[in-house]
Amino acid sequence: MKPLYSVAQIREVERSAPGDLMARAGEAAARLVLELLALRALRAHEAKVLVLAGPGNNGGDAFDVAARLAHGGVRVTVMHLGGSGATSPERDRALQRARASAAAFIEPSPQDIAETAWHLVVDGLFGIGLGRPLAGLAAALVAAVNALTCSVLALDVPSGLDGDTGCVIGPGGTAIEATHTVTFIGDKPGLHTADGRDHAGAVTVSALAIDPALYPTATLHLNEPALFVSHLQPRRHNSHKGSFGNVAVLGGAPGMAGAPILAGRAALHAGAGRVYLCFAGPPLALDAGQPELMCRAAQDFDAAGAVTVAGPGLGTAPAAALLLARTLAADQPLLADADALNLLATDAALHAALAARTAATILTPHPLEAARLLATGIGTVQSDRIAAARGLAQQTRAIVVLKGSGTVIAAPDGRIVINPTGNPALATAGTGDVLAGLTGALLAQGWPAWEAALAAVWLHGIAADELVEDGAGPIGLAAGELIPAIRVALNRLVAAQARR
Ligand SMILES: NC(=O)C1=CN([C@@H]2O[C@H](COP(=O)(O)OP(=O)(O)OC[C@H]3O[C@@H](n4cnc5c(N)ncnc54)[C@H](OP(=O)(O)O)[C@@H]3O)[C@@H](O)[C@H]2O)[C@H](O)CC1
Ligand SMILES: [K+]
Repeated sequence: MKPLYSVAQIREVERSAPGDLMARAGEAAARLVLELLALRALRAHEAKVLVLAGPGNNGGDAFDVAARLAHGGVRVTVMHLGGSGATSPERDRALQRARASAAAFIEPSPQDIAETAWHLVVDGLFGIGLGRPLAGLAAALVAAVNALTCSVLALDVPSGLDGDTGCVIGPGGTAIEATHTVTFIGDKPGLHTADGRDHAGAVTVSALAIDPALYPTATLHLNEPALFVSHLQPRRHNSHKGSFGNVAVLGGAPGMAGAPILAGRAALHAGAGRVYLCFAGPPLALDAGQPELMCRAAQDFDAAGAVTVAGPGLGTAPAAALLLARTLAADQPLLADADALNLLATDAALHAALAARTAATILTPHPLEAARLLATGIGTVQSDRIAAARGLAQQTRAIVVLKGSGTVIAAPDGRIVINPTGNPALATAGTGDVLAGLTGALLAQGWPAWEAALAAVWLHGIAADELVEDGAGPIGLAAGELIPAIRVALNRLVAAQARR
């Protein structure tokens, strides 16, 4: 399991943990610096490393790193951004160690940052104690570092980033854009959602050898196959299409046939036995590109026994609302996306019907759809994605997949999982339809709603990651290209599970 801890929880652990945590933090970070330099075939004495040290204990970590690197022969320059507040004894000791080392202390200067050929920068300006937006010299130093092209290792959290929400602390704040972050004591949700992935880079967790018994029970986790592989089902020879469930995609208002087609094709390639495209408007005769999909007029289709994926191109006309009402009342497993969510946000009767359901229900809003459902603004949703997803899950008693960088999956019981796969290639029309169809296919194959959501989001992202690695993005990836890549990723997971 990969737990995520809030800043408050980290503070609790920090307070109860014995020993010199700052020295352990410095040791872990210095080791990572040497690894990063070695990756560039740089020997210690060849490397020019800038260490930025702030006024608090994050700065104390930085002093400890500087002393260790200097003792190891690295050419270290320290810029110390002092403060007016009192410092801690461990920070004072770390400063003394740095002063006693060969590290060179110079005045903090954005110009010196810009004009020197650094091999690596260590960001120890601010950590989880940052309480207000960066401004003045601190902001200028951050801007100068962000303009560099060398590796930047953030200590604990990138300076300026909120460790809980992944937002840049504002208003009007700024934050370090690190290539790597070594985070101490425990991983933090803000490194993996909202702006977190853009600012943290590759995250390494260093527990500082703290006794696991000192940690609280985690309710937040990072998504990974271990959370859902037990539901992967290698296929028995003695099976037939009925063994793998039916998916009914409810959508396709006039002029919007593409969305249900993408959802249907995704459901088919993710293993559903039968897939029906149920059109709110006049049905297509067939999807010529995928004749396996069965096209029907929604009002004539009995979806009993099927998992419904409601929303792709559904539109918000009164006829669409009636179709959704019928689906909600049928109390069959349901995924609601796109216009189904927009109808739920504006129609109190539909919203009540949703909350009255007992069958598996998954909602897959993007931030604006979530804002509508929560009757709030998109800025509020994005300022605390975890709170928004958790609140919507509790309000609707459904599993909520709040899409975006670091998709947040929330259960009504408070469980939260943040997904680490995916990339900007997914920011294109139709990828939501693909995710909806994929998730519906797993539900149709008997997956519990929670694990179906976790697996679908993870597979959707890993498919995009592999397509980008093959050069097919992130610019210009088309949603339909995800579908075969998802199928490969799913079958690879099944094969690996079968070998265990
Ligand atoms: N304590 C331990 O044993 C360990 C701590 N770890 C590291 O410590 C940081 C958290 O340290 P903390 O001192 O709580 O906070 P920071 O270093 O993040 O910085 C807070 C100081 O910065 C000042 N501040 C806050 N906002 C601003 C700002 N916008 N501009 C300038 N200065 C700012 C603040 O002063 P106040 O006026 O707000 O009081 C503080 O002086 C943690 O992240 C770890 O890196 C070790 O990892 C583990 C052991
Ligand atoms: K930092």
